[in-house]
Amino acid sequence: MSELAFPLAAAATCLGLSLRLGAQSGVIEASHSAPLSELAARGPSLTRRMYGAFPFKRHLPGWLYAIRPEPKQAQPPAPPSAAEARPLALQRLPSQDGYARAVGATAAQVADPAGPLRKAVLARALDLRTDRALDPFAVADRLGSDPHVTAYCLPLPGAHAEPRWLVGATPELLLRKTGAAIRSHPLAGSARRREEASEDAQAKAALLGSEKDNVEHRVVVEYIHDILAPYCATLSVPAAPQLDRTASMWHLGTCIDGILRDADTPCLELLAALHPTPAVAGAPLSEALRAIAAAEPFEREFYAGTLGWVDARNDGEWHVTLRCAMIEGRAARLFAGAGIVAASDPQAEVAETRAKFIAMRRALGIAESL
Ligand SMILES: C=C(O[C@H]1C=CC=C(C(=O)O)[C@@H]1O)C(=O)O
Repeated sequence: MSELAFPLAAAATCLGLSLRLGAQSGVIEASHSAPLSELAARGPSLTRRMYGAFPFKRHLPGWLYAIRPEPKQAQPPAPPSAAEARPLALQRLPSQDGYARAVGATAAQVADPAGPLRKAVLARALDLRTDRALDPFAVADRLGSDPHVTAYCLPLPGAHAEPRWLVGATPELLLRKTGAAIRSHPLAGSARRREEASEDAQAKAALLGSEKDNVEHRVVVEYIHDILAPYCATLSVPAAPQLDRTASMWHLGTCIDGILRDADTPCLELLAALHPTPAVAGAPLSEALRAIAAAEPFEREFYAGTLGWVDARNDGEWHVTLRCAMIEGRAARLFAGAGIVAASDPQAEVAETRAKFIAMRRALGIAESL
């Protein structure tokens, strides 16, 4: 893939639009669309840095964009104002009861010693309608005021003339590659943060000691270790997880560092091998994908995919596409999921997913009551 062509007419809908990923932002000058697995197999040689996103389903095409960097205005994010879109209605997919039933059925499947499933991550969605068009960059700005996340906002060609926007703030690093050095920092196992300091410390300690959350976490760490080990001369995996935070959540996290045998291993090959990990899918992968398809009455699309950049030196940084919404005009679809193991309690998983919506609800100005 040299200087990039536009394989689909729809790609033109994103040219000239801005994108943002953490501190980097720019105007899209060129784009390329392909499934991650195809790009990995082709071993693309890039002439410049490309930013992009790939969907949860790895056979579906994602997007890579070349941008002309533009400085981000250093303005503090403003709360939603009267001039901005106001939430009108919210629909849950499935209902909270429906989600709880799916969690119960999946936990029973994992608990069955005769079955292969060890973990599945089940998500639910919120469909929001607003009184006027949403401003995706204002939403990303608000999300980015949390220093523990990488906020993002990028356009995706839609079926219509207008693009859709993938907006969110992820706390999870899937893969960073700098020369021969690689890092993955998976998260799995969660607790809602509390306003009051002693309650927050209690929530954190309970998470660290929770057998159910540690089981959920270990599945992810083992998976990533097993995928990366054949590529690595050294790979270090701490024996126990640490606690990572966002403004609204505690997570169990493990920082996995490796040195590649061959520094020229394509960044996208490693990414394609890793994605999707059991932080968003489950284990074994094919059984988890079946459980997800049976439980979720919507398409994940880019939620639980991966987004980031890769450059001409074959370095890159890719995040798990979490805590996000797809925004299109006056509509937004928000996503949140939770890892289900044998000990998962359906109502606790409803509450955990509710907590994972908090950041996006605040950024969109959606009241808890809606
Ligand atoms: C699937 C999500 O979170 C993942 C990342 C951190 C903790 C998770 C958990 O505790 O279940 C999930 O694996 C989500 O936010 O939608």
